[in-house]
Amino acid sequence: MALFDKPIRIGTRGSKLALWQAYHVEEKLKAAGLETEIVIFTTKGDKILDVSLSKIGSKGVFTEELEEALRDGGIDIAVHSAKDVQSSLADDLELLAFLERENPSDVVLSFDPTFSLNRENIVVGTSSTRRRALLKKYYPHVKTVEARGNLQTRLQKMEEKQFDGMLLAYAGVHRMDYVKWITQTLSLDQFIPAVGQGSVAVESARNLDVAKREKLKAILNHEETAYCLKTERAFLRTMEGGCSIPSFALASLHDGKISITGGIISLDGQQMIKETFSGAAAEAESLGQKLAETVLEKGGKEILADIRAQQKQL
Ligand SMILES: NCc1[nH]cc(CCC(=O)O)c1CC(=O)O
Repeated sequence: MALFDKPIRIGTRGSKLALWQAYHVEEKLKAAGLETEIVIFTTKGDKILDVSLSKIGSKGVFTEELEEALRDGGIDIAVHSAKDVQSSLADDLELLAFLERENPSDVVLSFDPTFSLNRENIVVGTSSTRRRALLKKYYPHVKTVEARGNLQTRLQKMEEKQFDGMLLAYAGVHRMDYVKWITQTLSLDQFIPAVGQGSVAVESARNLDVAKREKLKAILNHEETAYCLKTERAFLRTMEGGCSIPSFALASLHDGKISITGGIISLDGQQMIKETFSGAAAEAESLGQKLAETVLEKGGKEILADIRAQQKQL
């Protein structure tokens, strides 16, 4: 007899990356003996492809429709790239589980296997303000252009020679099976990732049946990753960032101790505030918060205000 009376309904966006993540979750649930069903949603963020994310205002554009379905019980869980989940959820929703994080690095992709950021006269596509600012700091000779759209669209743009290479998260590249086009892996000391990069988050409504909640969490949650993500997300929440702000943070957990390095960089790459804190895993949230408060105090506040002023003019 099945454990629950109906299959677990997994909500996801329809992009290839989102579907990979949803199938990944589905496989884990099936392996544990659960029945599943995938429900595909088209979100506002999927429909508006021609406007830069920093212009639409990124808040919830990829999650709204899924969250409505969580609330009304149309789906049991929603699967997201952890990086794309807003730092604050509504009170009636929660992140039930974080899947084990894979390599959180940024990588360079190109159809020219000899391509490198050290080359002169190159154009690199990216849609992330963090990556663009870090490129300006560490590879100032590189010209950057906006490259929005899903990963397939961006590859198409590179095929059309709109740029010679592009910067992406290893995780997405791996999930899409594009590892063969990686020409360079950027150092985690310089290119500190966006909060959550490399992990998959599972969201649910707080009114989800308790037995279901506990079972799903037991199957899906990777505890070490969850502690790290909790720390990083507390940092992001305190920074009041959102994904159009070039903030970054990466936490790790060793022997019950969390270490987190994070900060913010100005859009032109000229100023960067970066700090590291360590503490007990039990204090994950306060550690992330302390990191953000310190970064803000040490000049992050001014950088943020500058960025907000510049983005308003766009
Ligand atoms: N913002 C888009 C997005 N959201 C999640 C990933 C990849 C997977 C991940 O970072 O965990 C990507 C693409 C990218 O940043 O290259």
